Amino acid sequence: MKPAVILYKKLPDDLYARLAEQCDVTEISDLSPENQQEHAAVFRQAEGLLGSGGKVNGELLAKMPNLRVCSSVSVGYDNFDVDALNQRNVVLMHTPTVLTETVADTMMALVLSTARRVPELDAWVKAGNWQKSIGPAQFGIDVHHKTLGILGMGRIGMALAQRAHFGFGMKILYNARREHEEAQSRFGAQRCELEALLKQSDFVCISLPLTEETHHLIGAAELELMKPDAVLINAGRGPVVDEKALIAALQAGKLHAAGLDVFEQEPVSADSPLLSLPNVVTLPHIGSATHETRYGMMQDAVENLIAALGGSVEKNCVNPQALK
Ligand SMILES: NC(=O)C1=CN([C@@H]2O[C@H](COP(=O)(O)OP(=O)(O)OC[C@H]3O[C@@H](n4cnc5c(N)ncnc54)[C@H](OP(=O)(O)O)[C@@H]3O)[C@@H](O)[C@H]2O)C=CC1
Ligand SMILES: O=CC(=O)O
Repeated sequence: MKPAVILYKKLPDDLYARLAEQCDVTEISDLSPENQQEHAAVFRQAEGLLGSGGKVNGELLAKMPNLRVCSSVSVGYDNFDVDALNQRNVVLMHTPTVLTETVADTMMALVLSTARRVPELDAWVKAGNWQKSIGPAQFGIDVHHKTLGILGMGRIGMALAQRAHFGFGMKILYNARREHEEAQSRFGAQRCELEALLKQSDFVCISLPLTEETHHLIGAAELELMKPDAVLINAGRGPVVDEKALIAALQAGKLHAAGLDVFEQEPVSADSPLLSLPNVVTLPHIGSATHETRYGMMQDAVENLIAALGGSVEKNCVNPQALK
């Protein structure tokens, strides 16, 4: 008998067919309490869960006594209670690697668009304001040969460093819990304490996971340490930055700009002051959102689920020790 699986993300037809070949699939729109109630019998039976977004915690696990594998269409897994999964011997699969280069491209796009004020000046031209040669009021700041500080020198941090170092001649600083020798040998990257990185960097780029340690890692005191013409880029998770403190710093003119792909609350509220600050570039959490990469993530998630249900967790598993 095929294992029962709940799918809470729309898949392309070919990937759905691949999943259905191996599993007995029930498709739902999301993990909302309404869906949990309406499909309670399916939740009770399911051995696998595949999708993205929504909280997977002890409360949900209690409704899924047969669950063995969660497969997330994301690399970040802060929405999963990994301790609860471990206690229940449920393995968690995710999609690192396939999205790394695309997310680094997004971060570089935020670096360039904040520094050179691309969205702001695009809107200015389209509003008919370009009547004569532009002056200092429309100038930006250079990117090339500046200092880029990376918080979280993992897969995405490394791919960003590669672009910044080889493409833009930038000096690379990073803060991480351990030494990354490859970053030193390939990009001459220097590991430094958070305080030193914030004081020295022209661009501070966050590619950190959200954990208890990284929650509000960047608050008022940290923003105060940054150079007055520095730029903060966050493509890790919104709550790594204290958004109220960031808004206050931007409103007080303490930073050149901010580029944000992630927010404390997503979707960001329409009345957030961040949306009316001209020097803030906002994106709707699109780090990995290209056709090619999103397809690759879904394909990996399907294969990860099939492999893990079959007992194989060599690749892309967050907690292989949970496998009984
Ligand atoms: N905006 C978007 O669409 C996307 C966002 N993301 C986010 O990016 C994150 C990173 O992804 P990825 O690079 O693949 O993950 P990795 O695990 O490869 O990298 C994360 C890095 O952060 C370091 N780190 C963790 N905690 C701390 C800490 N307290 N202080 C300093 N460094 C720390 C890690 O360990 P160490 O310190 O040992 O080096 C590691 O080097 C994801 O978890 C996700 O939240 C990912 C994809 C898309
Ligand atoms: O935010 C996206 C992810 O893959 O994590």
